[in-house]
Amino acid sequence: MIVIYGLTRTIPDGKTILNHINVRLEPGTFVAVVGSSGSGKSALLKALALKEPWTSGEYNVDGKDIMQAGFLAKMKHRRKVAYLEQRPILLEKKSALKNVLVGTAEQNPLWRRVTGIAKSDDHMGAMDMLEKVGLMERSSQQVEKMSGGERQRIAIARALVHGANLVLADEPVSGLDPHTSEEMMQTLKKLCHEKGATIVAALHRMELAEKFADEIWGLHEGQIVVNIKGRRLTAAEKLRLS
Ligand SMILES: Nc1ncnc2c1ncn2[C@@H]1O[C@H](COP(=O)(O)OP(=O)(O)OP(=O)(O)O)[C@@H](O)[C@H]1O
Repeated sequence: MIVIYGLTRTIPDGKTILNHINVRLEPGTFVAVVGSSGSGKSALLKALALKEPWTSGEYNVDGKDIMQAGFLAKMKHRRKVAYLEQRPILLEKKSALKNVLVGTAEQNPLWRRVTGIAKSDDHMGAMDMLEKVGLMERSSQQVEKMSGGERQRIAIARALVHGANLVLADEPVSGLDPHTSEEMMQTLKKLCHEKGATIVAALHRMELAEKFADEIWGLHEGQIVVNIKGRRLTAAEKLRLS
């Protein structure tokens, strides 16, 4: 369980782009972050991924504030967190499977690499994840021939195979047609509920958040002004967030 308290980020020109954010991230939850352009969605995701500095705040992981912890504890947490850009960087000439597997061998102990046991385990794990994201049949396809949505799903599968249990996805449906967007949202929801991953996705389209997410955080000028679970947004809330 991750509990964030008082997350604030002030940039050098003095503007506060994240203002006293308090949120709780339960395992297996799919959270949608909505808000108008410039409200701070990407800034929040990057702060949660520890990719950008915090001015103040507590970041509690299972009861320990990792902002106060040493470098190693931060590194350990970072390994379990994946931040996915809108256009993930993939190895264009390689297959979907190779892209999911990239770097996994180095994570295994030497004896497993030498005996080849790790290789077959990794292979099965990667295929299992490609099935979860609906790409098993396309595992041998070169990624340069794949669509934006498929590329996003490969990046998500790769993050989860590498042990991420918190995935921060910045606009995972940007540039996708309505049907593919719904498929992507369905995939994210399934990964949370079946694999126990926690996914936080920044979304422009509020109706997708309402249809698929377990929780919706609404941002306005760097503050969480809406935090709801198990219900749709009211007309007044939508107005405030648009
Ligand atoms: N590293 C930075 N340095 C300076 N200003 C920043 C930085 N990151 C974000 N900002 C500013 O913080 C505000 C929030 O930006 P952010 O990109 O998080 O918004 P957003 O809600 O993701 O917008 P969009 O939906 O358009 O992607 C904006 O005013 C932006 O200009």
